[in-house]
Amino acid sequence: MIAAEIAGEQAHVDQVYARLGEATRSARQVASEGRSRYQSDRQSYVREEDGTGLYERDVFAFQAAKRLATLDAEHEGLVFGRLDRADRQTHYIGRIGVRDEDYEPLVIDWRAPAAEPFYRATPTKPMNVIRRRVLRSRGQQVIGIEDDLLDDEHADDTLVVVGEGALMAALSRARGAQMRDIVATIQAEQDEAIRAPYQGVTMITGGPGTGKTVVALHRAAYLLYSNRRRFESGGVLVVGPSRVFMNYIERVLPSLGEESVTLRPIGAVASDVVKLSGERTDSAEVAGIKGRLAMVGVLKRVAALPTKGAPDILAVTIKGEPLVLRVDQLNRIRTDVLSRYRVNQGRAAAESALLNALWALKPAQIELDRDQFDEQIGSMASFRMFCNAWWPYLSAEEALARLGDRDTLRQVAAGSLSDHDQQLLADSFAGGGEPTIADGALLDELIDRIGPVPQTETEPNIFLDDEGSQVSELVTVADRLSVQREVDPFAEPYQTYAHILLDEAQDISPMQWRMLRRRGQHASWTIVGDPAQSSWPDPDEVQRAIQQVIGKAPHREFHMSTNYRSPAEVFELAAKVALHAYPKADLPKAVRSVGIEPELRVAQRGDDLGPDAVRAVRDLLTVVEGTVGVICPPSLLDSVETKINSEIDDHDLRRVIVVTALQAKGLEYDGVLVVSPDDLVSQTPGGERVLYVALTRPTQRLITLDRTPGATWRRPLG
Ligand SMILES: Nc1ncnc2c1ncn2[C@@H]1O[C@H](COP(=O)(O)OP(=O)(O)OP(=O)(O)O)[C@@H](O)[C@H]1O
Repeated sequence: MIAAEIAGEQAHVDQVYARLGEATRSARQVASEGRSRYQSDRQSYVREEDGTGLYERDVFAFQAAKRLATLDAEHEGLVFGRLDRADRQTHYIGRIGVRDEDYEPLVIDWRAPAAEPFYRATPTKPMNVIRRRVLRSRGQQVIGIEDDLLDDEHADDTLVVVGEGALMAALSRARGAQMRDIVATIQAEQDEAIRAPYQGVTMITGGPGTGKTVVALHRAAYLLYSNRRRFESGGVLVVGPSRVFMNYIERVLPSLGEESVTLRPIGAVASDVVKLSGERTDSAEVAGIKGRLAMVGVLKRVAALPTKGAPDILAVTIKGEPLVLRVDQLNRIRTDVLSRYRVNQGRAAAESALLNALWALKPAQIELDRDQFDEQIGSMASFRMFCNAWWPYLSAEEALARLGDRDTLRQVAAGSLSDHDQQLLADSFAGGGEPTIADGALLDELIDRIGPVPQTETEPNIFLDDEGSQVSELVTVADRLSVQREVDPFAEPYQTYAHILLDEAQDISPMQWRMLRRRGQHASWTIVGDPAQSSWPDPDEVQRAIQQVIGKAPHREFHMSTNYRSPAEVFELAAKVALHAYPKADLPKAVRSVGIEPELRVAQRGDDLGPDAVRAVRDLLTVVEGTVGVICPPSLLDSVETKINSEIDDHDLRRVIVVTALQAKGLEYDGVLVVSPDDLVSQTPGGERVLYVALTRPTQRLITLDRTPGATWRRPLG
């Protein structure tokens, strides 16, 4: 019976692929026949959607075929769903929409309104659907069917129902290194968040494993589908906690046929204005200081400091008369210009303020009008050299590096940061090196404060050839000294977006929020998070920061209530830790049980966890098919990783990942070993909340490894 059903579905799937092949060929042919067909009487090009019926059809199918080409090779089938409706119509649902030659839909895009019942219909509210069918495919081959009967009253004998439910089948499958789309099994509460209107702020909350990330990514695809013009031209930015996380999720959008979304780890959001890899981390304590709002004042003051060793006197001679500006006057000019301009935008204003002050000193007997005076002084080498040294362009990196000097830091941070914090901060900058994740937001703040260093272009030196003595008077010394030309220092340097989708929002520092808001001044937002997983000392402070971002914007909240990742046995244990750490924790219900309790192991030798860690990894490798994550406290990461690398053979090692709990944020592994939970708790300000993150990573099996049987973290377990 199943074979006959599969064969029936295969016939339809074959028809879809055949149609796509045909459409691609015919659209290519149309294109190669020349552009004349696309032109209207007025010789202007017709927009695609205004074309003739024939052309429109071809374009439609051609676009579908083009999008098909971008779909992930590993995707689980272009056509994945079928609805049998009470009115006897059948709709097929797929990753993209495809129509036949008569413009009738062969497949409906999953994001189209007609596909909504596929995700929302239930037996109590069947939405005119009798049977919902999920097709499982490998490439173009249908290999399985899972049905839900939603309305048995209207079902008749011809409607066969097979399978045990697509969701459970999907959840039990082993996980690979990358997240997969869930387009065939989106659940009703998830679908509501995906299809929510784009305006204002959409919050997606819920505990670990409830699909917040994957739902947010489907929402990005939905926004592009439902408002392609707005979001493709305005841009959609997806921000996650780390580069590892971005690599983990990067296939989801292409598998839905969408490639035009920018993905950035939070540490590299500012890479549109400064050079950043977004990989280097600070200690949690230093990151905490760098993330605080107190840094706004510190940076403002450090940016306004004059350059060390800048000249404190300007002396020029005009027609034999010396004109001199001294330090007080220079400082007054500086303060006045800085009250009106950013440092890097104030250079021209500073020069004209200097000329004003010099003009005021000009003795009456010098007969020059103001234009002549400005021209003569402005082209003097001494004046230009003074300006370069007194008002140099300041880069954000130079300004930040000033904080590495303890005295400078004391000067700008007194009253804002404690001595202890100043010391930590100064030490972190004194070492140099590439910017850390937290530095990204500080550099961004500085650029906002001082403006970017104007890009410079070298002027073509047409007058400076060796033979050019006859034109030498055309080339002033100032020209020689300054062959650079400013390129609009007032243009906003930031890349802005029409929609920003932010994951793991509970870990975004107030300084990072400021950085994100610069890129989304007119954007709508999707904000995803769970305060119980926050790694900040005070998760409520972060919630307040989110409220500030929302401000008065219209906002809606969607709450995800089911944990699709953790086995019920594992989540029961994790939930006790969560409640102890954060009594307000939003605990989802785990849908899947594997019948195996987590194992709480104790090392044979508490001072060396390596051998037991290797043993636990071997055990996990034999019981799970997919990945094994080893989550370590920072102090043990290197030693455990070295031990595992040397003892586990290369073939198995490919399935093993050794990370800290913070690096594991948002990720999942089939088997997880949490090494020394007590150390993990004591080594991060998020404490037990970060342990909760670690304990909720496995999809199948969990082992914990303690130094002693009386480990503190176990107390809430009873
Ligand atoms: N409707 C669904 N069908 C199939 N799999 C799903 C569904 N919803 C979620 N999942 C799976 O559940 C797992 C957890 O999803 P996801 O990582 O998005 O959760 P999360 O809420 O962001 O978790 P965390 O807060 O722990 O980062 C993923 O493997 C995801 O593919």
